[in-house]
Amino acid sequence: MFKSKGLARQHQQNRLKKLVADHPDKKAAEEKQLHQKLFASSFWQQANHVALTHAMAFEVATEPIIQRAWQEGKFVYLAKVEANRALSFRLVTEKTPLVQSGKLGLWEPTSEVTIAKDSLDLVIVPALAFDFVSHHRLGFGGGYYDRFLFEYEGASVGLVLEEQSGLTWPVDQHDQAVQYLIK
Ligand SMILES: Nc1nc2c(c(=O)[nH]1)N(C=O)[C@@H](CNc1ccc(C(=O)N[C@@H](CCC(=O)O)C(=O)O)cc1)CN2
Ligand SMILES: Nc1ncnc2c1ncn2[C@@H]1O[C@H](COP(=O)(O)OP(=O)(O)OP(=O)(O)O)[C@@H](O)[C@H]1O
Repeated sequence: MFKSKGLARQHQQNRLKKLVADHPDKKAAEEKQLHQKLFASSFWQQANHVALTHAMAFEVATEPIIQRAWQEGKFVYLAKVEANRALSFRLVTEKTPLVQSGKLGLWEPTSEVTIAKDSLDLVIVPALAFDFVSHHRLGFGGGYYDRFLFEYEGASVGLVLEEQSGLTWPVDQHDQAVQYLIK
């Protein structure tokens, strides 16, 4: 059990960055399996409007998910950080340019078309770690997904690398659980 979320975050960032640097093939193989399980799930097959992030190198890759969604004729929305620590999800097509922004250098969509929370069918939620018992997630500390998932009624899923499981940290009252975890 980590004493604070901050310590757990630091530990996980180092662990995931080490995985990309030292064992990129292991990460890629795990990701491939996670993607296949996602594509086989009923909540993926039933989803028409899918929200996700453009992943950083040490996160679970989302590019193959985006490509697959387009192939299957789904609508894809990518996260953009807004004022007051809110998130919006903006429609992206093959033609939508992404721009790098913020301290973390996240790639975000330039499109102006946003989707309302209640119109999304599936949200693929990023995290540094997930807890398989409670389905809680450890994020980067912005609380973006806690705010978004509060009163969100569609499906939500986390894709969990071996290196993103097995730890525990203090849970706060505002922490929102993810509906499905794929490992
Ligand atoms: N790829 C990806 N995109 C994502 C997320 C994610 O986890 N992964 N998010 C998941 O929520 C949202 C962005 N979350 C963020 C969380 C914190 C900070 C941030 O700037 N935090 C510190 C500085 C970072 C640091 O050095 O520790 C700050 O506020 O000063 C920015 C974005 C939306 N997009
Ligand atoms: N619903 C909410 N309303 C207001 N503030 C919130 C809400 N949810 C979280 N916060 C605030 O956001 C901050 C970060 O929360 P937390 O550490 O749980 O982030 P996280 O889930 O790890 O990050 P992220 O979702 O951005 O990846 C906390 O200071 C918390 O008080």
